[in-house]
Amino acid sequence: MSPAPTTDAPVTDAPATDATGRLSLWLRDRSEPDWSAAVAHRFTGELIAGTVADDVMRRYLIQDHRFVDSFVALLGAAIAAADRFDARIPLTRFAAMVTSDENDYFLRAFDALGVTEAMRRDTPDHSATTAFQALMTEARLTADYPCCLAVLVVAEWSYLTWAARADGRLPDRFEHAEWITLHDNPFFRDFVGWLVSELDRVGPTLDDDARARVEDLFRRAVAAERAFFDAAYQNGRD
Ligand SMILES: Cc1ncc(CO)c(N)n1
Repeated sequence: MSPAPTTDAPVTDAPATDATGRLSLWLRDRSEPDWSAAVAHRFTGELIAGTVADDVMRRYLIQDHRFVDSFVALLGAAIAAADRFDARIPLTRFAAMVTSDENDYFLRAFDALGVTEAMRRDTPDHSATTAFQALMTEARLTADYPCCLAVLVVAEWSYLTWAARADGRLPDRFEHAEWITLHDNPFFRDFVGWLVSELDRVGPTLDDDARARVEDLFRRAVAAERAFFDAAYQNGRD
């Protein structure tokens, strides 16, 4: 894997004013104010402080486990659509991590928080979950590598950004602490660095229409991240 470029640059970085340099930075700027609202969301602050209310954590994890299902399918589409084997390898390794370590975390956290199989089954999808899943399905069905990357980059880069803000301070309970370390550890950092560099690699190959499609998916994904965190504080369907 190539060395990770700077992926945890502060959100106050000088704005990228055009799409001809690093596409990732340009897209991130274009997704404001949602990007900053997502990575500095109340949920992430409470997670780092270890003060997330249990019912908020339960709601978030039940919905997020469903997010992960669609996310893995999107990863599969990216693996299939990638233009070279060198790209399929890190994507596949990442899919393996999500379906092993990360899935184990969910199951242990459900147990610790008293989330039963019945609760998981009977809790309806929040509209934020449905919307995010629809967006991931849309990206997956394009079977277009840059479009798949756009949504994957948002999901992983935004999570690394908020998790890095813990800066080594971890809350006591594993339900909180491990959700942070799953999104800020050397493997994850390396993967996100590579993923962002992939978007930057394919960026210059896009014509205006293709770049517009990537931008549209990226911006809607950032808005979906923000809405997903908001949903954890809403005690109802939407
Ligand atoms: C909603 C959401 N976005 C991103 C991630 C990181 O994979 C996640 N687990 N959930």
